[in-house]
Amino acid sequence: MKNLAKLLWEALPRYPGQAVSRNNIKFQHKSPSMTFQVRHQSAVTGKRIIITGGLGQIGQRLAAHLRAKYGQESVLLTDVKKPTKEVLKDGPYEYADILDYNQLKRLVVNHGADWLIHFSALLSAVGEQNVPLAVKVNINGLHNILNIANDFGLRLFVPSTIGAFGVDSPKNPTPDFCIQRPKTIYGVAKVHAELMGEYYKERFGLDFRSLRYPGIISADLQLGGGTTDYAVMMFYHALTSGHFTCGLRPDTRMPMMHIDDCITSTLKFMETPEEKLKQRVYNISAMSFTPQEISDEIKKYIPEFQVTYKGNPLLQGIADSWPDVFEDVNARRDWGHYHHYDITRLAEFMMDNFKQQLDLDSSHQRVLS
Ligand SMILES: NC(=O)c1ccc[n+]([C@@H]2O[C@H](COP(=O)([O-])OP(=O)(O)OC[C@H]3O[C@@H](n4cnc5c(N)ncnc54)[C@H](O)[C@@H]3O)[C@@H](O)[C@H]2O)c1
Ligand SMILES: C[C@@H](O)[C@H](N)C(=O)O
Repeated sequence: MKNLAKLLWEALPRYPGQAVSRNNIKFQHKSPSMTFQVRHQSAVTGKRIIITGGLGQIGQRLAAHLRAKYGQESVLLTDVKKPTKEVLKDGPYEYADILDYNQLKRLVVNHGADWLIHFSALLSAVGEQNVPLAVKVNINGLHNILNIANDFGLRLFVPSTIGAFGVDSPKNPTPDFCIQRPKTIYGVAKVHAELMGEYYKERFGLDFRSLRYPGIISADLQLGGGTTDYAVMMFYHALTSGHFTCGLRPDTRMPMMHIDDCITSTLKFMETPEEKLKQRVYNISAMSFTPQEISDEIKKYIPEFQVTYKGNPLLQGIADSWPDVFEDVNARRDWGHYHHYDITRLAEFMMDNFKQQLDLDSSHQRVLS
C-alpha cells in the first residue's frame, strides 16, 4: 500500500504549494491515511497565504502580522473593495469576488497558496438588512471557498462568532458544545460554515479550522456593521463630541476582544500541528462588558463624557440573543490561547490610539489651511 501511495503521489500533477486536486476525493474513498500523508506534506512546507475580505477590520491587521513573519509577498490580500495606496504599498492585492469560483481558482494557482483565510462576510446588523445578499456571500460564497480549499489541499480558516449561538444556548458561560439555534442570517450562515467545515474534514480530510470570535475591538472607523461595533464608536465619539447615542440598553453584556489578541490567537491556531487539535471549532474569549461598563472606563479619561441610550430594536434583539460570557477552556488547553487585554488595558489602548489619529488629522488640517 505504501508503494502504491508513493507511485500515485509522484504521478499527480502539481505546481508550487499545491498538494492535490480533485483526485483527493477519490483518494479519500480508497485510503484516508494516504490523503493525510499528501496533505501533511503541503501543510508543513507551505507558507503562501490568501486572505479573502482582506480589506475589512481584521484582514489588513492579520496580513501585517503574517507578512512580518513569512515575508511581504507570501500574503495575497483580496477583496471587492478598491484598495488605498497604503494597502498597495504594503504587499500584493487582487480584486476577487468570492462568488466567482474560477477567479478564486486562478488566484490560488497563481499564488501557489497553502493557506486560505476566509474573512469575506456581511456582519450581523448589515446581514439582517439585506438577507438575500447575506445568503449569497455568507453561504454560497463559503461553498466556493470550501471547494477551492478541498480541491487544492489548502489549510482553511473560517472565523465563526458569538453570533453562532441563540436564545436557547447557555448564556453565562457559553461552552463550545451546546444548542446552537441563532436567529440572524449571519448566525445561521456561521453554524452552516462550522458544520460544513467539520463535514469536509471528516469526509475529505480538509484541514478546516475555525475560531468563534467575540466582538473585535480596534481603533478603526471602517467597520463592517456588526452589533458589537458600538464599543468602538463610543471611544471615537467620546474624543470628538463628548457624547454618544448607544443603540443598546446600558446592561447589554457581550464577549469582546482586543484585535491584537484575536490576531495572535488566530496565527497560533493556524500554526498548531493538526494532531494537537481535538476539535475543529473553538470558542476564544478575553473579556465581557456592557455599554455602561465601557463608558465608565472612558469616563476615567473624560469625566464629562455622556451616553444617551436609545434602543435600536434590531441591534437589541440580536445582542439579547447572544452569549453574555464565552467559555474557552478547550482553546487554552489544546493549543494555548491566551489574552493580554482586559477592559482597562483595552480602554487605555483605544484612548491613546484614537487620540493619536485625531491629533494627526488636526495637524494635517492645520498644514492644509
Ligand atoms: N469584527 C468582528 O467583531 C468579528 C467577530 C466575529 C467574527 N468575525 C468574522 O471575521 C471575519 C472578518 O470580519 P471583519 O470585521 O473584518 O469584517 P468586515 O465587514 O470589516 O470585512 C468583510 C470584508 O468582506 C468583503 N466582502 C463582502 N462581499 C464580498 C465578496 N462577494 N467577495 C469578496 N469579499 C467580499 C467586504 O468588502 C469587507 O471588506 C468575518 O467572517 C466575520 O464574520 C468578525
Ligand atoms: C460579533 C461579531 O460576529 C460581529 N462583530 C457582529 O457584531 O456582527
